[in-house]
Amino acid sequence: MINKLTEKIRKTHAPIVVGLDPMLNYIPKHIQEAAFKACGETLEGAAEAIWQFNKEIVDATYDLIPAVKPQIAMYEQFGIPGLMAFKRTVDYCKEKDLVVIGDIKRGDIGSTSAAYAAGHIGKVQVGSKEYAGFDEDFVTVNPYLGSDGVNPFIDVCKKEKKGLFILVKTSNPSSGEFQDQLVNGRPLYELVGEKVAEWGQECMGDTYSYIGAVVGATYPEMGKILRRIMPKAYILVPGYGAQGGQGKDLVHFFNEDGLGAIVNSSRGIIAAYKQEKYAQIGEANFADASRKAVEDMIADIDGTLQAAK
Ligand SMILES: O=C(O)c1cc(=O)[nH]c(=O)n1[C@@H]1O[C@H](COP(=O)(O)O)[C@@H](O)[C@H]1O
Repeated sequence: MINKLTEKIRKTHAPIVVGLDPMLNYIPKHIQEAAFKACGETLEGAAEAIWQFNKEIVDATYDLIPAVKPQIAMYEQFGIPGLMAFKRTVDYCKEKDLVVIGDIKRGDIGSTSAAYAAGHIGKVQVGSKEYAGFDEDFVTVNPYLGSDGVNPFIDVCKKEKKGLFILVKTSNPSSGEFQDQLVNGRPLYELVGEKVAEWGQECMGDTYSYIGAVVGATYPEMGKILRRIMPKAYILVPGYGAQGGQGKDLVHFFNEDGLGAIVNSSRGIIAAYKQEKYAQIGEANFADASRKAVEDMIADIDGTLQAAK
């Protein structure tokens, strides 16, 4: 799957991910009203609204982008109907030949991680049969429990040719509270980065490992150091747009081959119609605003990479 991701990034010239984080208050009124008319103001109605919203955004952007990242929390909050909308979104994006990064941020003791891995990127055995539950291409993993919490995910990746993005330095304001703590004089995120590089060595695709890392756009200096520590890891870079990250912050997340990083924007794309910049496109044409925001994001990142050459 890392080869497919790399190839699609090369083809689209767009090292970006559209984050499908559909909060109800981002969903235009006309979609909510139609969903509530069909299913009532219920969890089913909310799930129908997020599915219709996602579908229009995917239809408007899939030809420009290599990948999407549905964030499972935004679906889980609507219970079982929400999870069904998550699965429907995953399947639809795969039909559109997009690489799907399930943002699930899991990680537990070994046996529990094995179940998470089976459910999201692997297969589960039921009697004589095997089933893929959610079937994403990549998932995000929290490494806080150590190797035995991560290895079950790696084992499934090896078997299924799928991939991981492991949290190394997250984009949020409090990420330094634990991640920047010095251990033998070195910040914890560097040690986790070294571990990601080590895990990734035995999981190489053609040029990059299928064990990647998450490093926030909001910490560009740390991104520069981590890029050197994990030269073969793809870095998923959230924090662009709504959290303040800009193209100019991103150059050091990339390798000299122009690859090695994929930048996520969720609210900045899916709720673009709410921004002043795209307001004239109008709420009814929200998906056109998302397409324009994707084009602008690609131009911003490409401009930065060209200027750095
Ligand atoms: O793993 C992630 O994707 C992630 C890691 C991180 O450090 N920061 C971060 O914002 N994210 C996710 O990236 C998305 C960011 O959303 P926006 O801020 O709306 O672009 C959300 O789905 C977050 O859960």
